Amino acid sequence: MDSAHAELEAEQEYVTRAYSLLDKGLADAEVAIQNHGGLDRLTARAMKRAREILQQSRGTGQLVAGRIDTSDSSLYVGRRRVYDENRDLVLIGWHAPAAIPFYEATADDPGDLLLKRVFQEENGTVHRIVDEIVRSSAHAIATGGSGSISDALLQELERSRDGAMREVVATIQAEQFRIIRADRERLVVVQGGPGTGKTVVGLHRAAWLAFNYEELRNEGILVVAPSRAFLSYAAGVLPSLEVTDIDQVEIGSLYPGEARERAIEPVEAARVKGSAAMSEVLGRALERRIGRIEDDLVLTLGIDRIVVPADTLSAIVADVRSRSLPHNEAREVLRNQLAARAYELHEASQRDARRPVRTTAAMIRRLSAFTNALDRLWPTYTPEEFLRTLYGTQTWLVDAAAGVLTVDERAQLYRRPAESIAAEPWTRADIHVLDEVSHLLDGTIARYGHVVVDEAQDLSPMAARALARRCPSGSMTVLGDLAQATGPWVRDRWEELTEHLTADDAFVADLTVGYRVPSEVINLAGRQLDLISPDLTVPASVRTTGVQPTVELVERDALETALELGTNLAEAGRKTAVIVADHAYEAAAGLSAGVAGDGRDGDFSAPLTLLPVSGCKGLEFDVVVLVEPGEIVGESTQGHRLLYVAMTRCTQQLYVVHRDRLPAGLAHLDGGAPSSEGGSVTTTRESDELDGIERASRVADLIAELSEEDLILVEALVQRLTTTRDLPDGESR
Ligand SMILES: Nc1ncnc2c1ncn2[C@@H]1O[C@H](COP(=O)(O)OP(=O)(O)OP(=O)(O)O)[C@@H](O)[C@H]1O
Repeated sequence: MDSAHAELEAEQEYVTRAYSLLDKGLADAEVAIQNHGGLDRLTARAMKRAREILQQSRGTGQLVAGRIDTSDSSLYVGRRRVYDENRDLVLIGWHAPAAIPFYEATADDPGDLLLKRVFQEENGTVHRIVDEIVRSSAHAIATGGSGSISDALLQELERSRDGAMREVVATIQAEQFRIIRADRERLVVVQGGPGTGKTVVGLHRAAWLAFNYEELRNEGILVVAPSRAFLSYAAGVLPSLEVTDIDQVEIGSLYPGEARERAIEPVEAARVKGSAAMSEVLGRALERRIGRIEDDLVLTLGIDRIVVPADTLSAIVADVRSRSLPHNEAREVLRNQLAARAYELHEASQRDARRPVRTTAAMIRRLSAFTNALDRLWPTYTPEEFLRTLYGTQTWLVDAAAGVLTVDERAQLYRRPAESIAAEPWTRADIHVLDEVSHLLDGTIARYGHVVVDEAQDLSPMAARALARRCPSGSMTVLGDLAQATGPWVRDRWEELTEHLTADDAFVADLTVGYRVPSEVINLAGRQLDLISPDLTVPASVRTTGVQPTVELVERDALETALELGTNLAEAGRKTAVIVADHAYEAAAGLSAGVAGDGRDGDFSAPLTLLPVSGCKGLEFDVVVLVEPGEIVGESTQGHRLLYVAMTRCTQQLYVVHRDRLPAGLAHLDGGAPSSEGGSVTTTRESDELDGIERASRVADLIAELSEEDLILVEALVQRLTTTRDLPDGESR
């Protein structure tokens, strides 16, 4: 306990009372639910759900965030509302308008606040109190209160990670809070470097919107995560904020059909499938399959025949087409119109021939000749059948892609129609294509009033379209970092993505302060950023640890050393991840079975987790042990971006273990001589200011990256510069 604060005991009492009122309120509500007699099935289900919500909303961690005093009120702000026996508020929710000053007032601009007090409390025990704004000096002297925002925040950031993201209601920063409650009508892009709190902002914004806008609650809010692992890491935050009815889904599971991502494909194919042009190809492909009329439609009824002439068929099809309905709905309209017309023709001809009418429109619809004709005119497909057939039918593909894709692009889609095509696993890009096909066919889809999407820098235009379909209002929160794009889609500007999400202008908000990564590590990672995009700068870290990243050169297998190191760190109580190149993952998983959790599945319960580099985005650990960064850089065209992401996952310390040469950006640390024990440790000497030697080593890094052709160019350039320098004074070039 922080005995320095004179009011700690009184505040502890207040917090204890808030907890017991909350527990009593929840217990009463549960009894009321249990005693609710005579339930039909629907009500019983609703009651069960209500009970689940109640149980989750107790939450763990911190309930009381702090307190704000003005001259005429004193309000306690909490993760959720708590009432006393008289229904008076003991805690206001952090999302209430009255709580805004708690987040936006500062010591320099306190507004009406006389006191802003932040608590560090866990499960009912107040560990520390920080008075960030104290305007009555008498009060300050009486309480001994002093401190700054960073005190409360820094303490929170120092906390050891446990593999799950937590709410940060007590320490949300003003720049974050302004985004959390930004205009809900617009599409808001939150751009920020690693660890600047984008996920935190996105999740708290979802909760804030749900609390403050009933219509959004009714329309629904959807949070989209980039992977299963990420989903399981962040999924607990919203329930602990008292919102349990926001849908959270991994982007690959948006597609409502059965297909799931099971394979990875070459970047070239993913780029074609993910491009906006693909939607045009699909629309045209479907269009080409309908309304093919070769002949009159002839239906036989015993001795009578019904003939629907080809031009009548064309007129009906043209009418149905003009209604722009989803494919399957249009087929139903066609089916009814066609049967009705066939019946009219039958009735007229029977009347003329003075013969009895032998059928009805309903009976005509059931004739197999009618159904066969309908299938030719307007075929039915499942999305999977449609896409497999399209990929496997050269002529159809050529027709649909003409003028939209180049021949090479089209070739990326074509699969030889061998038997195996039916068994070929779907890729992530296929899943988004299937979603579009499903929409073209059915047009039914779950829609939401607001969508929050994380790690959005990696979205393809087709994935963006899948999200836009689910959010017709365009009210979205898009979180990401252009520098962390590691897939087929790398962009310089957010507009290149947002144009597929909304027709309106997007608002781009920047987060510039880094909360996760200590300055020692972010400075080293900054060398990767220089290689990715020299125009971007790393976030300004709020923390230094005094511990430089450690690079260990080993003679034996780097993975074995890394696992040993990881195990020791984990045993010492530090949540640790060992990150390896993707291609090395399977072998590493075999070696680490029983020692480390499989991070791909979102299993972060073990103290040590093994992760492939492509699966670590968005996650964080106390310590990261990076294995063979050269392999990470070498296995992908986005290697430096992947390395940048991997290097920025730790809150405390970064280790690099390698036997092979270090890649650019780390090559200046490639000097450690291996010892007979298997390794020696080279500690980096990063400083904010690059001295001359370091700058020279960066040039060396860049030269190491050059291809032979580029080298020749550079040599020519250098030669030219030296000769130019030798020119006699006054002589022009
Ligand atoms: N206001 C805050 N108070 C306490 N902790 C915070 C705050 N903002 C961010 N953090 C912490 O900083 C860490 C990084 O936050 P977050 O994961 O949201 O960053 P990010 O920008 O999404 O990172 P990345 O680019 O790696 O996905 C998390 O542990 C988060 O809880």
